[in-house]
Amino acid sequence: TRADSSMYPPLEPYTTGTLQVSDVHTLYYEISGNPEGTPVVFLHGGPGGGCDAKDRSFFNPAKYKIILFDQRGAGKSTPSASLEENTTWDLVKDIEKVREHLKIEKWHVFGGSWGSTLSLAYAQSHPDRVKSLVLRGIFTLRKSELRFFYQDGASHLFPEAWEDYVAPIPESERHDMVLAYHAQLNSADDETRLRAAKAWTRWEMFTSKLHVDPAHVAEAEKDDFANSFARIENHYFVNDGWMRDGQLLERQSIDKIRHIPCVIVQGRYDVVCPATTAHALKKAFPEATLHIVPDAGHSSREPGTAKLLVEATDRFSSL
Ligand SMILES: CNCC(=O)c1nnc(C(C)(C)C)o1
Repeated sequence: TRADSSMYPPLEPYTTGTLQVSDVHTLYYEISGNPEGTPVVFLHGGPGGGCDAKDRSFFNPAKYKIILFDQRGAGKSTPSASLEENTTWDLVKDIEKVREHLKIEKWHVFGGSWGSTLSLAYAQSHPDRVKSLVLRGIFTLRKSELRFFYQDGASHLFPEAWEDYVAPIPESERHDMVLAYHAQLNSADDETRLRAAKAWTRWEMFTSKLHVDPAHVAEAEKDDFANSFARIENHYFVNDGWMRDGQLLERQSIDKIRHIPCVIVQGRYDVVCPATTAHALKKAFPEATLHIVPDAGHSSREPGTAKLLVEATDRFSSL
């Protein structure tokens, strides 16, 4: 089966807009589906990944008012790839600004990968504003998670792609890949920055699906996408997301959201955000429903993953 077979048909927004959220940043947002429907906000991954038109199709357009927005520096939000005033907690505040701007009292929250990180950070900060949580490919930005994907873990499963990922980095700096990439992604030299951005992004795109998807990998060749995705991801990682290690999984954090209906969908063979973090989230948050998809990697578009995500949003649409 294809992911598309369980997702809703392609959909165009009925309105789009921009919202200035700081002296520096203006966010792009769009709304699709039913203007009178139950509102849901989609939080994209990366960070820095931006929204994709297909992301609208996880929701029944007859039931949901579907809100997508590009986080600071991502997608159509401006200035592109800007790291200024760009932190987890700025984004949590932005979600509230978008909610207030759209005159929404309470909404469903849907996020995968970094979008699951941000969904947890937002729900723990504003639990009274969250109707439900649908989370995929759980990422909480712990040092162990970053180490596995960017230093020593996924490298053992994708040795050929790993060679391309380390290629731009001098041998003497390869003991700390995230830091070494930070130097190149913030180089004064455009060529150095772009070469590093594409190598960083290729690594993630090549490893995101159980079966390597050339179209997905080709995304890394788009200069603007690679630049935003790599620079913003790396910026968040060198700063540990401005969180204590494991903060989103702490008892005091999880207790704020245990009353919220929550479905977690995790690929068994997700090498970007391995299942160990989804398992830790389920142990801390036993009321949540956890699905481990036996034949899926990281991507939301893996057939088994897309099917369970749509089943979850269908179920929550009546809340
Ligand atoms: C550690 N970052 C994983 C993540 O959030 C992510 N992986 N792919 C994406 C996009 C689908 C947005 C490209 O986001």
